[in-house]
Formats: sequence, structure tokens, C-alpha cells
Amino acid sequence: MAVAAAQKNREMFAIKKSYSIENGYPSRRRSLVDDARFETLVVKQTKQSVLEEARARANDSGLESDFIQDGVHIGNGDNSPTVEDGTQQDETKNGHLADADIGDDDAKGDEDYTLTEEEVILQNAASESSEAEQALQQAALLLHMRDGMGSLARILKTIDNYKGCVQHLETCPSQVTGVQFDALVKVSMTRINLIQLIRSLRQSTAFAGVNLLTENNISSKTPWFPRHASDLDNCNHLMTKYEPELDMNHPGFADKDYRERRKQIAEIAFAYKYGDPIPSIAYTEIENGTWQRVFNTVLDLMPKHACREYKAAFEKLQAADIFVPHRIPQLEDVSSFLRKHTGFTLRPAAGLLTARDFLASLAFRVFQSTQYVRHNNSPFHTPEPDCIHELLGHIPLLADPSFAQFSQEIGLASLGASDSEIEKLSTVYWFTVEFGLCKENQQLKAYGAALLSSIGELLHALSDKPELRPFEPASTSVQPYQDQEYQPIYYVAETFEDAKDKFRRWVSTMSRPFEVRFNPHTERVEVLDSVDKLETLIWQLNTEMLHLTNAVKKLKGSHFE
Ligand SMILES: C[C@H](O)[C@H](O)[C@H]1CNc2nc(N)[nH]c(=O)c2N1
Ligand SMILES: N[C@@H](Cc1ccc(O)cc1)C(=O)O
Ligand SMILES: [Fe+2]
Repeated sequence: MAVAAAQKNREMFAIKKSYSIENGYPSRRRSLVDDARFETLVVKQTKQSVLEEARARANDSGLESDFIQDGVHIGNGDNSPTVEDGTQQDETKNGHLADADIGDDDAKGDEDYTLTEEEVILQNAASESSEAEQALQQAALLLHMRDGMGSLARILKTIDNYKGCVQHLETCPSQVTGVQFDALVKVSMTRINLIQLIRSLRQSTAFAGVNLLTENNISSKTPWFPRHASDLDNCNHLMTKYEPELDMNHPGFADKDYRERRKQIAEIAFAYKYGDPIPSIAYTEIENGTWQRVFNTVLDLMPKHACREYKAAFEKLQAADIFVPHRIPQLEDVSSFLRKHTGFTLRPAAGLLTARDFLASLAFRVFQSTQYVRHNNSPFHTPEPDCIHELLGHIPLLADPSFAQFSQEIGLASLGASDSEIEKLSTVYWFTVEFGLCKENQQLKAYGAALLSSIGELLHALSDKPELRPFEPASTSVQPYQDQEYQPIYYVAETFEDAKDKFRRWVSTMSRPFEVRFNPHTERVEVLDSVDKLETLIWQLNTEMLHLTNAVKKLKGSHFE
């Protein structure tokens, strides 16, 4: 239930299509970092207005009675549960809590609750249907008790009145002035009763604050992030930029048929749900022709300019009959190929995703791939990712174990990261996964996907025009860039292993106060926030160590035979 509420939260606050047109996205020279910044702004504004709307609704006398009629009002004569408290004056003027003047019982219309975000989510979840209203909800409440432990009895009695079940109770001396103790109470009760319980407790002068906490230990300030691969159904927020409909510079802007085709293909991504096979597309002769031109050029340039790992995986894709010149590979076939090699899978994406959503998928070893094809007028460079870029650029390296792990680590680092950290991570992603160069026997090779899928840019990167700098996460992550033209700066990694090492050390300096781990068996991201979870993990690792030690012993033994 709690998880469902969190997802609801995401849906409520989600921006559907956020960029340029509707929201006045400002500049023409733009980068994904600018986009991330803009996204943050739009998300904040959307959230603010959703919250304000919900608060207004709650204060609206018509709707208010929905929640209040059953007796949040104290001593109002019906048989409803009440706080066992003589006083009904609310003296709480505590920030986002009840900064309302609640007068006497008759003053219904004057009540002005300022709901917290958690309460808005709860109310929203409850208001869906009568079953949703009656659904059991786990929740944690933090209460500031002015008058000491005596108030505990009152709390328990009130919870009991609302047919709640107390699962955990903990108190400690409070840091808040005027408050003697804080109590943390975990309860289970129906949503509707929980809403009423909170209101009821707030009306008591015994409490200087009643806070509904989110369902887990992570602070409610941490941005929502997917916990299971199926939560990625909520992670496909598009950036409306470089779309053929919207951008006059887009090669498909003037081509009506092309725009129609793009819409058709986008529908597949919009309808896609976790677990579905990725629908096949019957690519047209023109589309296959565009693929063939790019494919053949990559074949020509790859031996000299691509890194070793790319070439090795490319050959495997050819051997599996997935990479052939005359037809575009189907995402479903590519996805099963990757699954066998590194556990990566694909999801269809309708276009350029927001950095937060795109990176989050990587944490689950899921790569969000577009399925449409660039316009046949510009086969060798396009301003937006298309399936030729995903297939020829990204797929080979996602089949390489070391690179797959690097990609996943960027993804894991992004979960719950702050907006400015997302900006840095996507900049690192940009200069490594998209545009990275590396060394091989003193020679410069390309491993970045946007280089390997764009012959134009590949040759530019390896010419003497751009500036080359050594990859160093701390400085690379704050380097501004644009995504319209060829890059003026590229970063060179010694090796993947070296890049991964540096990246890991840099990530450990980020501000996130918790560690996460992906459990491949359940496809779940676990937050390592309890001794229990850590102990289970240590036990698993010990078992694995035992097997590895045995393997070493056996191998050593066999040498002496
Ligand atoms: C993380 C980063 O900003 C990166 O460039 C992302 C953004 N969104 C994307 N969205 C899609 N569909 N494909 C991509 O390759 C990317 N790249
Ligand atoms: N420029 C790349 C495609 C691309 C565009 C934008 C990106 O963010 C990434 C890749 C190509 O032509 O293949
Ligand atoms: Fe890409």
C-alpha cells in the first residue's frame, strides 16, 4: 500500500511533456544540463500547484465534509472517535503543520488546514474509491508532546478509537523548545481513519506538532526513485525538443509522412508496460536503407577507430545475425541478446528522456531505447537519439560486462540524487558513455555511442580540431556542453577499468545519505538502511566467498595431480 502511495505521488507530480512549447523553454543553444535545470523548475512548479490545489480542495467546505463528517470534530455529539482531551483550542502554529485557527466545534467552515505533502498523497490515494479509502495503510507518525509521557495514553487511546493497530512505539527527549518528548508511532489502519486520526491529534493542545512520515527511513526530501524494474513504467518523461513537429531545424520538420511515422512508433513506447515483449516494427525500405548506409560506414571505420571491446561485441552481434546490413534489428531480439551477455534489457522509449528517468533505468540494467529511425536526409549525424544511434552506438558496449557494470553504477548513483548531482552525473555520462575516447596502445579510440553512431562526429573527434582532456570525474562533471553541434572538447579515459575506478571514488563523495544495491534476483533496488539487511547481505557474500575459496582450492589441487 505504501509503495502504491509513493507511485501515486510520482504520477500526481509527474510532468507529462515538459519542454519548450507549453512551458516556454527558453534558449536555443541548449544542453541536457540546461534541460535538467529546467526540468527541476517545472517539476517544482507543477508540484507546488498540485499541492495548492489539494489544500484548497481540503479547505473547500463542500469537500471538507467528506473527510470531516465522521467526527474529526471533537465532542460534536455523534459517536465518532475523539481525542481524549478537554481542550479543543488549537494553539499550534507550527509551520506546515496546522497553522490554522481551529476554533470551537461549530467553526467547521473556518478551518484552514495546510496539508503536508504526505497527507496530500494519502488523501489522494484514499479518494480513488471506497475500497481505496478502506485500504489498510502502514504509516509512521512523529508527535511532539508538550506535557511529557502522560500524552502517550491519549495517543494510544485515540489510535484505538480509530481502530488502528500500533506496531511500534518509541520516545525520546525532544530538541524542540516547549516540547518535552517526541514520540514515533508506527500504525496500521484504514486510510480514511488515518487522515482523521491526524486531524484529531492536531486539534489537541497536548501536541506541538503531528507529522506523517513517509513509509521508509529515507527522508521525505529525497526525490522519489523507482525501487523495482516495473516502476520504470513511471519513468519515461519526455523532453520535447528536437522533435520533428516542433523544431524547424529538425531534418524531418517539413516531411509530413515522416512526422506521421514518428507518431505511430511513439505510440508503442507510450503503451509499453514492464514485462511486455517489445513489439516488432515493419521498417520501410527507406528506413532500412538509412540503416544500411550508416552500418556500412561503421563497418569501414570501426577496425581503425573503435575500441577493442566494441569490436568484439559487434562481431558477436553479427554472428547472432542481429547486425546485418539490409535490415534494422528488432529491439526484442537485441534485448534477449543483451540479457544473455550482461543481463541488460531494453525498453522502448518515445524520444529523449529526462536525465533523471534515463539514468534511473540504468540502475536496473535497463536501457531505454528509441525505436524510430533518423530522417533519410541526414544519415551521418542527427540532433536526437534514434534507433540507429542506440543500436550501433550503445548496444555493443552494453554487451561488454565491464562497461555494463559502469553504466549500471552511474544509474545507481543517480537514484535519490539531488538535482545538481543529476546534472553532474549526466555530464559525466555525456563525456563518457556518449562521447568518450580511450587509449589503446598509445592510440586514441572511440567508445562513446554518439561517436560510433555518427561518422561525421567520429572523424571530427579524431581530427586535430577538438581539445582533448584526461577524464577526471570532478572536473569533467562540471564542464558545460551543448548538444546541437559537434563537441569542441572530448575526455580521454586510460581504460574502462580506470574510468570506473575514478568514477566510483568520485561518487562516494556525493551527498546521498544512504547506499543502494541492486538485487538481480528480484530486480529490486534495496536501500541499505538497516542492520538486518546488511547482515543478510554479508551472509550471502560469505556463502559466495566459500564457493570461490573452494574453487581456488580445487584448481590448485588439480595442478598437483
Ligand atoms: C543522462 C543523459 O543526460 C543522457 O544524455 C540521456 C538523456 N536522455 C536520453 N533518452 C534517450 N531516449 N536516449 C538517450 O540516449 C538519452 N540520453
Ligand atoms: N548525434 C548522434 C545522435 C545523438 C543525438 C543526441 C544525443 O543526446 C545522443 C545521440 C548521431 O548522429 O548518431
Ligand atoms: Fe545515447
